[in-house]
Amino acid sequence: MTIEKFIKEIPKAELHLHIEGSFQPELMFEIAKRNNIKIPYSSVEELKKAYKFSCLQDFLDIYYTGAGVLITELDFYDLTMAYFKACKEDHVIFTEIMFDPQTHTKRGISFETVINGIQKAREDAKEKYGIDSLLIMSYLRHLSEEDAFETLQESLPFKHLIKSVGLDSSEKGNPPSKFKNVYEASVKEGYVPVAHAGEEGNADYIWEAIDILKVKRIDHGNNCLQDEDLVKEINARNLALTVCPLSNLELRNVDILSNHPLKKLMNKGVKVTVNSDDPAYFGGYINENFLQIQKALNLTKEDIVELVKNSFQYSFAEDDKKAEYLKKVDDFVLSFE
Ligand SMILES: Nc1ncnc2[nH]cnc12
Ligand SMILES: [Zn+2]
Repeated sequence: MTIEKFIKEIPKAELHLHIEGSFQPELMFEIAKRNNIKIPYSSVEELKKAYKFSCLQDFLDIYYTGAGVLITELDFYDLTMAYFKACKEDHVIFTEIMFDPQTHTKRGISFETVINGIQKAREDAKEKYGIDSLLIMSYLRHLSEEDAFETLQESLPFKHLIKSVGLDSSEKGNPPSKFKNVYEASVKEGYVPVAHAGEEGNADYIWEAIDILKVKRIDHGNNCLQDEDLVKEINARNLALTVCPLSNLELRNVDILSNHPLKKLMNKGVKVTVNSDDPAYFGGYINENFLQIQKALNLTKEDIVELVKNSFQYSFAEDDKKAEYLKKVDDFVLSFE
């Protein structure tokens, strides 16, 4: 069997996915229409043409505009169900979904509307597709820590539905240390801390994420390669990176995929996972990320199995579920020997 077929069909987990970044232009137009909202593009094609980014901020500007058409619980449900459908096609059996409450609460949409729509889709996806999931509530780092505290407060009635807190949006100029207190409070509430760090920001931001926010996993983290001691520390603390190859390419953090640091990180013993980040904007879901990075770096079948197993191993699923998922991977691999 070809490596492409192997990649497509192996059971997978996704650990770095922004639900707002899975918003496909076609669905965006449909939802805008039913909500009577005008988007500043005349057609799906024109919108897609705007998806050319020179940096993270370029992308974020369009991403927040797109999310602006999401108003009702049904909108969040449809958005999330569309992602689960793509998961089914890509053989994703477990996913950790990030959502940005402030992207919506700042526009007057209630926290409850957002989470109820997403939660209903999680339940239906489990029933319809057998896909397990959990939620990571991400604070927007371009806003203040006080703002993040408000979001933490709003989340508390829904605490049982949320596993983890994250940190995303504009990295440069918004270091992890800005959110020290709200992370401490979030951990006290039982949330597991993760954060985007070292995507555009340098190694210092990753040091802050691990030392000050005490993250249990690092989102992106590519720039740890700037600092040998940091790489050693990441390995010593057994922290995995959620790497997003097509995102790094589209946001110009690498010039071409053959220069992507994924294999270098693996060779240094770093626990790497492959993810799609914002698949509607960066040209593909998780399988497309695996397919393109495999080709660009000439990854072997063994590399693919290691990456896939890392995603389950370093997920926040319960231990018995992890064992069950890993067995599915082993069974799949054996069936193709
Ligand atoms: N790649 C990314 N980096 C930071 N914030 C984001 N929000 C959505 N995608 C993001
Ligand atoms: Zn991200």
